[in-house]
Amino acid sequence: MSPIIPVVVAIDGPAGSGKSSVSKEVAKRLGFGFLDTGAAYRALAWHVQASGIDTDDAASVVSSLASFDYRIGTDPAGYAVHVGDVDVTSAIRDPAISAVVSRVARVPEVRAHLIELFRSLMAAEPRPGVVVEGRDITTVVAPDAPVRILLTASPEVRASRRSAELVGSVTAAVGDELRKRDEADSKVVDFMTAAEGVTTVDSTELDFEQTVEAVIDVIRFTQPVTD
Ligand SMILES: Nc1ncnc2c1ncn2[C@@H]1O[C@H](COP(=O)(O)OP(=O)(O)O)[C@@H](O)[C@H]1O
Ligand SMILES: Nc1ccn([C@@H]2O[C@H](COP(=O)(O)OP(=O)(O)O)[C@@H](O)[C@H]2O)c(=O)n1
Repeated sequence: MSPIIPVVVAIDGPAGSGKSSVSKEVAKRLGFGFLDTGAAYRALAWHVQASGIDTDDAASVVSSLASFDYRIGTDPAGYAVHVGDVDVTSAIRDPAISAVVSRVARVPEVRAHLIELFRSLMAAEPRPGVVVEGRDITTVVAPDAPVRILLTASPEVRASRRSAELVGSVTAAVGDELRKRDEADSKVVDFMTAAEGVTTVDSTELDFEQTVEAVIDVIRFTQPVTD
C-alpha cells in the first residue's frame, strides 16, 4: 500500500505579515499540521550564540550544525520548539535573536541543511495536509505544492502588529527592525513579490479572522478539503 501524501499549503511573506499566527489557525481548522520554518533559523541562531560562536563567522556556524539537535512538532495545538532538551519557544522570539537570525539564514550550507529537514518533516506529516510557512516555501522548499500563497501587509501595519506583541516596544523602532531584516533576507530569497502561480493575500485591510478565511478560501478553491 502506498503512503498517503499530505496536501502541502505553502505560505511565504515578509516579517509580521501574519504567516505564523494565520497558518497555525488555518491548520487547526482544517485538521492539518503546521510547520513554522522561521523557528528553525531562529533556533539555530540561539544555538550558535549559546555555543559562544559569532553569528558572522559562517564557517563556525556551518560547523555548529553537527551539534544542532533541533526538535519541532507539527501539531498546531501544541506548538513548542526545543534544542536538545531546552525549550526555546520563547527565547527565539527575543529581539536579540531577531537582530542576528538573518546572518545565519544567509549561509547556503545552513539553508541546504534546514530545507532537507523541512522536507522530511513535511513527508512524515500524519495529518491529511500541512501548512508550511516561511520565506522560500513557495519557491524553493515546496515549489510543486498544490496551494501556494504570498501573505502580505503594508510595512506600517506589520510594524504595529508586531509592536503590539512586544511589551514596552515602540512601533517606529520595531518597524525599523522589520525593514532591516526584510532587506537582509531579500538578498537571499524574494518573498516580496509572488512567483508565478502564487496567490497573494494582502491582509492590510483585513482583521485576523478575515485573513484566516481568505487563506482557507484560496485552499478550498485550489484543493477541495473536508472539515
Ligand atoms: N490580519 C490580521 N489582523 C490583525 N492582526 C493580525 C493579523 N494577522 C496577524 N496578526 C497579528 O500580528 C502579529 C504578527 O503575526 P505573526 O503571525 O507573528 O507574523 P509573521 O509570522 O508573518 O511574522 C500577531 O500578533 C498576530 O496575531
Ligand atoms: N523559510 C525561511 C524562514 C525564515 N527564514 C529566516 O528566519 C528569520 C525568522 O523568520 P520568522 O518567520 O520567524 O520571522 P517573523 O517573520 O515571524 O518575524 C527570517 O528573518 C529569515 O532570516 C528564512 O531564511 N527562510
